[in-house]
Parts: sequence; structure tokens; C-alpha cells
Amino acid sequence: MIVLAGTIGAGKSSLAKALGAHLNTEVFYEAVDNNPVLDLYYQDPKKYAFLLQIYFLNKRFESIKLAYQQDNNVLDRSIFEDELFLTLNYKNGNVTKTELDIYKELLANMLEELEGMPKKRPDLLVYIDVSFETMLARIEQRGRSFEQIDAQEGLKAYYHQVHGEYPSWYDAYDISPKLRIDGDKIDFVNNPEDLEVVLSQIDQELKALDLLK
Ligand SMILES: Nc1ncnc2c1ncn2[C@@H]1O[C@H](COP(=O)(O)OP(=O)(O)OP(=O)(O)O)[C@@H](O)[C@H]1O
Ligand SMILES: Nc1nc(=O)c2ncn([C@H]3C[C@H](O)[C@@H](CO)O3)c2[nH]1
Repeated sequence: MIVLAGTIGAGKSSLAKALGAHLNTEVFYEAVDNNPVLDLYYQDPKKYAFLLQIYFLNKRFESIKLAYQQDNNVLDRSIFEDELFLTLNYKNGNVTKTELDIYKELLANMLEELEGMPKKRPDLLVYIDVSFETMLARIEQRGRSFEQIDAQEGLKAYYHQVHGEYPSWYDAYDISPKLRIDGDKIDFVNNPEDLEVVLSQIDQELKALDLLK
């Protein structure tokens, strides 16, 4: 399983789609469309943060179990980043200490389940690194109404926090081999040559892991 990581709007879903097509494997997208809590969360984070965290964690676990069934399936965001969002929500007073503790216990239980599976962790994590300016531009360009910074006071500051958490999260990540992609410079969405460069970098990593001929 190849996992894509990165801040909101970094390009994970876009690269996941291209990578799945390239490797001829399945892509497990993050549960955004038909998510009954996400827009409520953006309207009222204090009320809905814990429910949203549980919603994403449950969906993530479901996707991981399915994704592990075949080599080189692609997962749009890692279970470890969910914890990054949780911690941030706790810091911001949207999640109580009791909720934080319950979530962490549940997560530990889920990770234990994964430890019991034939494949225990991702084969490769691909991190798309973008600047804060790029993050904002991509969120605006994608245009989900509830994510727009003019829709909600404090949203820009929240995005700044999320963006700020990622570099140290990525540096500390040691669960699997990892690859960083500069999502500011490499336009794998509009430039086929750039996409080719990224895909061949990933291919090389997979070959080194004996997951690609
Ligand atoms: N490298 C890139 N160059 C140009 N545009 C990009 C690039 N990556 C993504 N985009 C555009 O930015 C927007 C967000 O991309 P995408 O939905 O793939 O991000 P994401 O990381 O999956 O976001 P989220 O965390 O919210 O799910 C889309 O409109 C996409 O077309
Ligand atoms: N609060 C919160 N916790 C999560 O675990 C989480 N995972 C994703 N998201 C939000 C970010 C994008 O708007 C949108 C798509 O990534 O969903 C989250 N928000």
C-alpha cells in the first residue's frame, strides 16, 4: 500500500488518482463527498470536532483493511495524519481531554488490529509538501464552499496551524520508507512531464522494495 500525505489541498487525491491509473491498482479516497459531518464541522468546530474525528477514523480503518488486500493499492491520507488533526482540535479547545483519551485508546486498538494483519504498515508514504500560499490557492481553486476562508472567521488561522504541523510530523514519521515531493514546483496536475517525473520516482522506490518489476 502506498499512502499519500500532506496538508489540505496539497494534491493527494489528484496524485492518488494518477498513481492508481499508472500502477493499475485501486485508490481509496478520503471520505469527503457524502460526509455528513464535514460541513457541520466547518460551521461549528466545537460541536462537531470529535464526531468528525471518529467519522474519519472509522472510514480510514475500513479503507486500510481493503487497501491491504492487494499490493500497491493507493490510500489518500494516512491514519497517522488523523491524529495530527485530533491533536490540533484538542489544542484549540474543540475536543475535550476525555474525548482525546477515548480517541487515542480507540486508535491504539485499531492499530493493534492492523499489527495482526499479514501486512502491518504502508510500503511507502509519499508526502506532498506545499507552501501555505499554495495551500490557500488550491483550496480556493477547488472551491468546496465550506472550506472557503471568507465563509468563516478564523479559518485562515486554522489552515495556517494545520500547515504548520506538517513539517515536524513528516520529519518524525518513521513507520515506513518515505518520499517528499515539492508540490509547489512540480505540477503533476497540469504538466504531463512533471507527472512522469513523480511517477518514476515512486516506481524507483517500489522497485527498491521489490514491489515493482
Ligand atoms: N501539483 C499541482 N499543481 C496544480 N494544481 C494542483 C496540484 N495538485 C493539486 N492541484 C489542484 O488543487 C486542488 C486540490 O487538490 P486535491 O483535491 O488533489 O488535494 P488534496 O490534498 O486531496 O486535498 P484534501 O486534503 O482536502 O483532500 C485541486 O483543484 C487540484 O486540481
Ligand atoms: N478536523 C478534521 N479532522 C480530520 O481527521 C480530517 N481529515 C480530513 N479533514 C478535512 C480537511 C479537508 O477539509 C477535508 C478533506 O481532507 O477534510 C479533517 N478534518
